Amino acid sequence: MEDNKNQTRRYLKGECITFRSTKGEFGGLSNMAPGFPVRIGNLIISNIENLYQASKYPKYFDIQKRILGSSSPMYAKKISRLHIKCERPDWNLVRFRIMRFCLQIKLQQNLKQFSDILSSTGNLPIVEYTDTDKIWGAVDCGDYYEGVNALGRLLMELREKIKEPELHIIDKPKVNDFFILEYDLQIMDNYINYKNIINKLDI
Ligand SMILES: Nc1nc(O)c(N)c(N[C@@H]2O[C@H](COP(=O)(O)O)[C@@H](O)[C@H]2O)n1
Repeated sequence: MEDNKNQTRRYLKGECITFRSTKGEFGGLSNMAPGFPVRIGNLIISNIENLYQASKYPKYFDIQKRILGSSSPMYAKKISRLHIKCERPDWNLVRFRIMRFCLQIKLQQNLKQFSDILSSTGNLPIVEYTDTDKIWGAVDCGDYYEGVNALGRLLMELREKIKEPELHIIDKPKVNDFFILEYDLQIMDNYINYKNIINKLDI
C-alpha cells in the first residue's frame, strides 16, 4: 500500500473477512485489541494504537507520555485528538508508513498469536468495517463495503509477509523524526532488531 494511494475499494459482502471491534474471531486484527503489547527499548506499550497515536507528536514528549501511558487504546485516541494542533505537519503523508511499522512490530513481538489470526483469514480480503471511517476502514454500501480500507490493506500486505520463505518482518521505516520519546526509530537497530530474520513459521 503506497502513501498516496487513497483510492477507494469495494468489497463484496460475504466474500471478505470483516472486523469491527476487538471481539470475535478476527477481533485481534483491530489495533485496539488487548493482548498484543510491544516493546521499544525499555518502554513497554500495551497496544499499537497507543504507539500509533503517540507517533503523531514526535516533538512533544509530554503528550506522548500521556498517550503511551493510557490504559485504554480508545482513551489514547481521545487524548491524541485533544492535541491535534501539535500533530506533525506531514502526518497525512507518513501515517500509512507509521501504521505499517506499528503492525510489523505487533507481528514481530506477538508472532504466533498474530500470525495465527492473519493466516486464518486465508486469501480473502480483510476489511475494517466501520460506520464512518472511509480511510482506515470501509462503510456499508448495499451489497458492498466501500472505503480506502487502509488498515485492512496493510494487514493483507503483512499476511503476504508471513508466507515468505524467510520471514523478515520489520522494514526500516522511511519516516523522518520518527521519535517515540528518546527513541529514534530511524536508528531502531539499537532498540528493536529490525533486521531480524525469523525462519518461516510452521503455519
Ligand atoms: N475508534 C475507532 N472507531 C472506528 O470506527 C474506527 N474505524 C477506528 N479506527 C482506528 O483508529 C485509528 C486511526 O485513528 P486516527 O483517525 O488517525 O486518529 C486506526 O487504528 C484505525 O484502525 N477507531
